[in-house]
Amino acid sequence: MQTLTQTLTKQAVPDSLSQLILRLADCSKDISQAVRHGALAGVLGATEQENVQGETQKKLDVITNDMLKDALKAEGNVRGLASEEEDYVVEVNKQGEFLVCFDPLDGSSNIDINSLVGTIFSILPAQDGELTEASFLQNGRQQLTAGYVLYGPSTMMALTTGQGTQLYTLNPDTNEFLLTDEAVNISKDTAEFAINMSNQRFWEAPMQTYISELLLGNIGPREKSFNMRWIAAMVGDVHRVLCRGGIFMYPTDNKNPEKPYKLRLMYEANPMALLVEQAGGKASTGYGDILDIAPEEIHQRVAVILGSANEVDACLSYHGLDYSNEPDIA
Ligand SMILES: O=P(O)(O)OC[C@H]1O[C@](O)(COP(=O)(O)O)[C@@H](O)[C@@H]1O
Ligand SMILES: [Mg+2]
Ligand SMILES: [Mg+2]
Repeated sequence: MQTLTQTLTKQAVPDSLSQLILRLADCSKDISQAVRHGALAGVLGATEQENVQGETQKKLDVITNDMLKDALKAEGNVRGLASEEEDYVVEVNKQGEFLVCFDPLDGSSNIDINSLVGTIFSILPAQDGELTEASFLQNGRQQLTAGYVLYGPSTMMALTTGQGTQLYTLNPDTNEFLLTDEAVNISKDTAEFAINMSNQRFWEAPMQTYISELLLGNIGPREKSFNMRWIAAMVGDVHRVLCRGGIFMYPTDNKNPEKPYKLRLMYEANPMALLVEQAGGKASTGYGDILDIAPEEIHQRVAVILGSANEVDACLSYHGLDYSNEPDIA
């Protein structure tokens, strides 16, 4: 089986970018070890701190954030980084060619129940001049690389450098990522959806109608029965979509009018959208492609509807084709 290094060479990924990807991969191996030790290492539970988004940080959120920061500082070619767990963007190296955005530990509510968590990352080109938040505000199509590492029964990495989406599995005997799916292909159709149903009453009308028709199954207008899954870690739900198709949604809701969206654009939605598009799927907010959003701030949140192309289209058909209807509730 091909190693990650061999695949990047085969794809003719420039050396500097390959080095950075390999550095992130190495760091994820250390994170995998930290996660695996769980209660033995005293890393479960919450800290007394909140991040800039008002969320209580888990100990592992902080530990994994520090591990990634240290790895990227050691890399030498990173201009700056932005993380879910950092209030502001962090300058790393004035000569660096790349910007890295990451969610060091996605699904942190799963940590204490020994369930799926992962790391999500996105690499953007650095601009000349001073590093500011604006340096990062590039749309998702500018991403040079996007990926995640899933710390599950096996540790797996999904990666795209714009040449399809590949899956790698960490060989625990050699500590090497080996290519286990060289061209992920998300099935166009699916009978599986993922959404947090407890938010149903807070959704907009198109999503209410779409989901209620899925729930009617073969006796409803879709004339097909659907299954439902919810891992409560985007990284786990998107991984399932890459492996066997499906539609994953975290739509707009009015549960908390000040926070109509949950998922973060720069280090959750954008990297996942690129992985999904590169695997033949679609990724939308309901009113336009996620990858076309012009970001306004580093911790911006967006609605997410992604996965099997025909099912995403079916969902979008309930939203109407007139994108000017987009709700002004940001
Ligand atoms: O609490 P809910 O509604 O199940 O939300 C789950 C969602 O929140 C997230 O866990 C947010 O990520 P973090 O754990 O990095 O904050 C997503 O991964 C997941 O899809
Ligand atoms: Mg997350
Ligand atoms: Mg997180």
